[in-house]
Amino acid sequence: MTERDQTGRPTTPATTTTPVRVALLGCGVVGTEVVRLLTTQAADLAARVGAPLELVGVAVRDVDAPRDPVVDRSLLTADAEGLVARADVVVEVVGGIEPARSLLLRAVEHGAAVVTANKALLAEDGPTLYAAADAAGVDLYFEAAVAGAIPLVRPVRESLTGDRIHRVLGIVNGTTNYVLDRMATEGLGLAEVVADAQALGYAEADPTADVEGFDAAAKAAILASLAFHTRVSIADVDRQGITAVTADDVAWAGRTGHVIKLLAIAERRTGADGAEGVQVRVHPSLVPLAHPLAGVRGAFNAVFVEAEAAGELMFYGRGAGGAPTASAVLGDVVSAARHRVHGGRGPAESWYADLPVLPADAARTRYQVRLDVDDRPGVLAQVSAELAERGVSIEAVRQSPADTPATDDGAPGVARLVITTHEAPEAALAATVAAIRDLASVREVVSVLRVEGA
Ligand SMILES: NC(=O)C1=CN([C@@H]2O[C@H](COP(=O)(O)OP(=O)(O)OC[C@H]3O[C@@H](n4cnc5c(N)ncnc54)[C@H](O)[C@@H]3O)[C@@H](O)[C@H]2O)C=CC1
Ligand SMILES: N[C@@H](CC=O)C(=O)O
Ligand code: NA
Repeated sequence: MTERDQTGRPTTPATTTTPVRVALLGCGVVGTEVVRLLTTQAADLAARVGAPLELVGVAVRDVDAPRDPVVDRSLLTADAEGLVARADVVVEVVGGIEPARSLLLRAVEHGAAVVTANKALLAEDGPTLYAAADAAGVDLYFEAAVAGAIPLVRPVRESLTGDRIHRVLGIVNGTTNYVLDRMATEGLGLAEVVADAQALGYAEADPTADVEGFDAAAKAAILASLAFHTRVSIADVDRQGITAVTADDVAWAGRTGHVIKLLAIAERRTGADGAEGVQVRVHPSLVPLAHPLAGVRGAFNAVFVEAEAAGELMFYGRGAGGAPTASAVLGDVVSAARHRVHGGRGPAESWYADLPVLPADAARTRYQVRLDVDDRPGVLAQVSAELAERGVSIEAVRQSPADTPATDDGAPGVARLVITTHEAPEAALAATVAAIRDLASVREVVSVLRVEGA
């Protein structure tokens, strides 16, 4: 007969009573939720691993700081270096480059498997961590580093490794999605909404990493490395954040049937020399309202992966927040701990394809250009001529009624033109915008946004 615990759930005895020792580095938003899951799910985790998971210490900066009661204060230590030397699995949720990198390297030197949520570190210096883990024969897992709770690293790294990925495209930063969503639905300004994202535990310690697109760029670099078996670092990513997105941009997006999303895109492209390469970019984009990405609200993330045989796959879920991120961390902890108990190893770094990383102007996409022009005959023809000269084809033009009327002394009024192009090379579009800006009849190029997902 199946044995049950006091809650009535079946109990599966662990295959060994020797615990797998887990050390936690950092006990902030994510770390606290990792402790909660380790504590509340202990019996299930032991059954899944085949041995109990014992939290042997929690390294913090300030042992006297107030903490959630779920954290056993007797486990707190300021000696992170000492802690990693007495663990089988080290979980790093401190963030930043140092001391996280040194601590993880020290952990693998001691033969511990490592689990990290630190996308900034992986995108800056992942190969050093991979090499150290490989030399020590230990696991390096990082599901939480990309798109929070959503299983995405594992599918790209393992499930799709028999296929050929062409493109990865999606929303990978919860904070900016939350901010853009509230700007669109409540007409709020960026700064006040960022403060709310911080309070909800979505933002990075320095939210500049979110709003300037560094966090999304780090995740894009990690995804590109995995998808294309090529080393891509954050420095390779063409990055633009959301700080230049105005309330006017958000309102116009709605008027033209779009919503603005910060997208990360990593794709195979043909370079100027005709050889295949990888292009990775992060930027605010206009997404048609009918597209599934337009319906991704709040701090949720969604990522499309396009692969040769699998076709299009969509991954959706909570991309930020303590508990969702802890879910991804614990999945990795169980995998690493299982290997401790039963043997085996997770995947190592794979960069055999070593594709060239192409510059930003290798990208091709559609654009929406908004400009204020003199409201008189012939201006649209002048603007169209500049586009045509550089091979940028127009998909649609919309002219709003002049909101600054002509004056009695003969000065023309101002009209707003909204031009949507067909797919065009980035370099051609940039040259066209520069030329349009120089036209005497053009008062201002108000905004240039890429259109994705049409
Ligand atoms: N919050 C989120 O939604 C997500 C966070 N992440 C990543 O998880 C990591 C942690 O993020 P959060 O928990 O949100 O940050 P947090 O700022 O809330 O927590 C980090 C903790 O580490 C502590 N710390 C700093 N230096 C330390 C040191 N030398 N030794 C020990 N502790 C130290 C800090 O005092 C703080 O309590 C970061 O790498 C972040 O990018 C990943 C996915 C989602
Ligand atoms: N700051 C990040 C946290 C998760 O990675 C985000 O907002 O997505
Ligand atoms: Na994830």
